[in-house]
Amino acid sequence: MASLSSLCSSSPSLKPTKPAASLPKTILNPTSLPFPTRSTKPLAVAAQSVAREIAADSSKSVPAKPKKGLEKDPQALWRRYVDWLYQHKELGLYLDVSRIGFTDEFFREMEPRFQQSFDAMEDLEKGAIANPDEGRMVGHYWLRNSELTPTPFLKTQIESTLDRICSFADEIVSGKIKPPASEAGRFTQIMAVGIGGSALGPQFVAEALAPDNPPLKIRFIDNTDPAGIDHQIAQLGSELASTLVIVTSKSGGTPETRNGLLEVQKAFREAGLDFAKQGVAITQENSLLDNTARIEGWLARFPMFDWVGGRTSEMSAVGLLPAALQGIDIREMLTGGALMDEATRSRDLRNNPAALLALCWYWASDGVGSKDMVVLPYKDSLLLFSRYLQQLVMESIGKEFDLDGNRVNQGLTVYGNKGSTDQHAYIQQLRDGVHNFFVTFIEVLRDRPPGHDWELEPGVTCGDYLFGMLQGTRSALYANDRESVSVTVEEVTPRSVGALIALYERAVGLYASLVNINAYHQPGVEAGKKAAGEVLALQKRVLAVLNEASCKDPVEPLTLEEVADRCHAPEDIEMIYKIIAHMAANDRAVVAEGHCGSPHSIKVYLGECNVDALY
Ligand SMILES: O=P(O)(O)OC[C@H]1O[C@](O)(CO)[C@@H](O)[C@@H]1O
Repeated sequence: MASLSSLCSSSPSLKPTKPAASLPKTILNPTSLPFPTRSTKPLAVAAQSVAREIAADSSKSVPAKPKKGLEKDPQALWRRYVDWLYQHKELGLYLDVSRIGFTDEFFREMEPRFQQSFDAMEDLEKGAIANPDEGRMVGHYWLRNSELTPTPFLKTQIESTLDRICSFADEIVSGKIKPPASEAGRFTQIMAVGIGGSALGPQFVAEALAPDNPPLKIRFIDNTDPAGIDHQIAQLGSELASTLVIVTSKSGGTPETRNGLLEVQKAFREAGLDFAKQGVAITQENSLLDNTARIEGWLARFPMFDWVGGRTSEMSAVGLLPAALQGIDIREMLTGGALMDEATRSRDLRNNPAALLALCWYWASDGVGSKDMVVLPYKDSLLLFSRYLQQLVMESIGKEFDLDGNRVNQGLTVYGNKGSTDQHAYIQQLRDGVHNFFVTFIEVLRDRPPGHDWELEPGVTCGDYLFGMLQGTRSALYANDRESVSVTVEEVTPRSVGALIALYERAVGLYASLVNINAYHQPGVEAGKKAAGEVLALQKRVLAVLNEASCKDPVEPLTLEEVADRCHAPEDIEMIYKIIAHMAANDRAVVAEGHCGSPHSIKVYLGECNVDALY
């Protein structure tokens, strides 16, 4: 394979053997993706002070945060713990906010603002257009309780989709629906292709809940990294023949997902397998993916609803189908979500765990994201919870404008991995270093299934160590004025996982409403997608220019400046250099002569002329 250094060789002997005629014809349709424009007010002051200015408006005032240290007296702290402890008995879930230092005065001042957020949430659940930029309803709560839908049609859609998911999963697991060309006689593997909200929920749930030997094992293609895709496909080996491929994309046009699908289809072709008989699409009706699956006659298609966002889609077909295929009790997940939804509809702030979380986020990050949220689950199976929350929180809260069009640059940074592992990585900095975060501990009371525990030293189990590490870290951080929230569940079960997802979905919604932003769109991501499309469009122009010069007799090697001029893109010369370097590193028929350290000296041409492409 040619490397970047070979790009800069002065020897023409590096001429690639690949004929120019085989140059890629299309890479990605660079059509502009929708990027809603907004009316903006002049950027007169820095974002945070603007947020505070808005807050100075009496209806949205941000209570001043008193500059006093955290409570350290053990008796007073114990009283605070007991006073504020939230418990959901049926779910076996607890929320401890005592290690966040908000004052009674702050709580009183925030209370009326929460009442406004509860109003907005009630409207949302009744079917208001809660995503104004996209003109959409926001209905992920209905997935757990179809009685709440604003129309009987939506109720039927939810219920019939759930029934179809259950029966399809049963038929696959039982072998009633068989892969056409596998000796196994039934599907054994799932290859899930999707990205963002079309991958993170299923990944989190698989890691949290899949049994050790699930009926179908799941793996993911969640990127357009060719080596990563090759690795996933290679690991399937001959089991490709018994792999159910689930392609998930709400929009049905996400380039990374499309590429993953094309790569998997190629692997099927090469193995002599009929992809359509093993392919399942989860997408909006009439999307590009839906139409492809319908025309090609894929095994099954499941709907994604317009009113469910990608990052809140875990309890739609997106999450439920793969979960059911892995033998996870999806109705229990839905019950957990529904019970939590009920609890988080309470207008009593002290008894609403999502509101308490939003209150803590507001206090800890001054309502402007001034501190990051470090999520530390002390349970390996919850490893991906922080990654899941990263999208849920950051894609929802990280917004440039508020709902009134003011530039606010809101956000709440989320990162984390798991305890106690992270204690041997970055907790040193959390305890002693820059004070720019608060922690969310996730605690699981049950260490192991009953009957499996043993004492590895007198009176102490392995799980006791994990418990000790969590409690020790929480105390050590607090002693150094580092605040934390603790969420405790008794066990990691479909019910508790459903409840955790619902808890955070609601906390995000309430928090977004408090800071007056639209939690349900993602205009910033669209900007990146559009820019990527433009790079690939430029690459096609570069190839066309190089091809024309390479078809001359004699071949006309071009400087980067000449390529840029002929592409009518002199301002993009750096990008053109990167495009050429990338193609040269990938045996793409590009010959570049010159010196690596001085791009101006480089002359470029193609190894062979593609006459067809000239006309
Ligand atoms: O499901 P889709 O439409 O392929 O989108 C995948 C992800 O891409 C995003 O739109 C961001 O680009 C996420 O919000 C979404 O979850």
